[in-house]
Amino acid sequence: MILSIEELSIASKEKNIVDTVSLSIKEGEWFALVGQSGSGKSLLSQAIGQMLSPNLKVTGRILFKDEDLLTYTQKDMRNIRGCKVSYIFQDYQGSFTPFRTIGQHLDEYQKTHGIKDKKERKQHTVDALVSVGLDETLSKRYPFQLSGGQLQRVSIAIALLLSPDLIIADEMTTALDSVSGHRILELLAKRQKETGCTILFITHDWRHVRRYADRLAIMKDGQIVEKGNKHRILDHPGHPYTKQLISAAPILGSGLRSGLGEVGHV
Ligand SMILES: Nc1ncnc2c1ncn2[C@@H]1O[C@H](COP(=O)(O)OP(=O)(O)OP(=O)(O)O)[C@@H](O)[C@H]1O
Repeated sequence: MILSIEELSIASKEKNIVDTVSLSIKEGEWFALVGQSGSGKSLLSQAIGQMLSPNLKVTGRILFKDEDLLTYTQKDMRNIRGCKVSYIFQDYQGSFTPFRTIGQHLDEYQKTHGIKDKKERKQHTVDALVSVGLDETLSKRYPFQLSGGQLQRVSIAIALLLSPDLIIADEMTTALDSVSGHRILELLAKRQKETGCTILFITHDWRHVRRYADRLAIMKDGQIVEKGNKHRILDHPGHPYTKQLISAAPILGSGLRSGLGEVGHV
């Protein structure tokens, strides 16, 4: 297992938001985390990178390659984030500084992670943009001069820049139209095949679960109610809440089984 979350709880002063959650993610798999809004999916993913607000208290263990990330200092975590574990967020606009070009973003990211040679950074920047299907000339543009789909491609390029082992994608296509979202996920799947990275994918969209996930977990009210292989869960959901979610997803509720061809994905 590349990541094992053991009895993780996240609490505010008022209440336990994530409640003794345990799950394991295998190296190289696409693991989906699905569930109700407010069930704690984003907080759980933020806990992995120690990115929670200071008002939240975390207990449990987050074993990444057998080391407990919760025991790491902020300095240790800065070396892990981006390098070994990287994030792609729904709010891609907020991930970019408006007055910096795309090239400067990629350059800065590499500098922060200790790549000193300017020529090497420039080459990495070109390679990274090309790897996500963008023309290298886009590096001279400012974020507002790119479409949402292009910016999310840049986010993928940045997330993969330092060859992380784990990518955490939190509702990364929500802000895109469905065609752009589909292209972005196809790109992520292609890059995963090429790099072998592991993906923790947070989504509300069962079409994406069906198309990309290997295994998944379903969260409700801060707890995991069911987890397992995609085909098992989609074809034979065990928990009433999973059944309810699946039957509410029109494309799955209509009786289409997990292994059959995609319909109306875009
Ligand atoms: N810093 C915080 N302090 C207190 N409560 C918080 C804090 N951050 C988030 N919450 C609450 O924790 C709960 C879980 O939030 P989280 O963002 O993890 O949900 P989610 O499952 O990702 O939802 P969605 O699918 O809508 O993004 C929510 O009720 C949210 O309001």
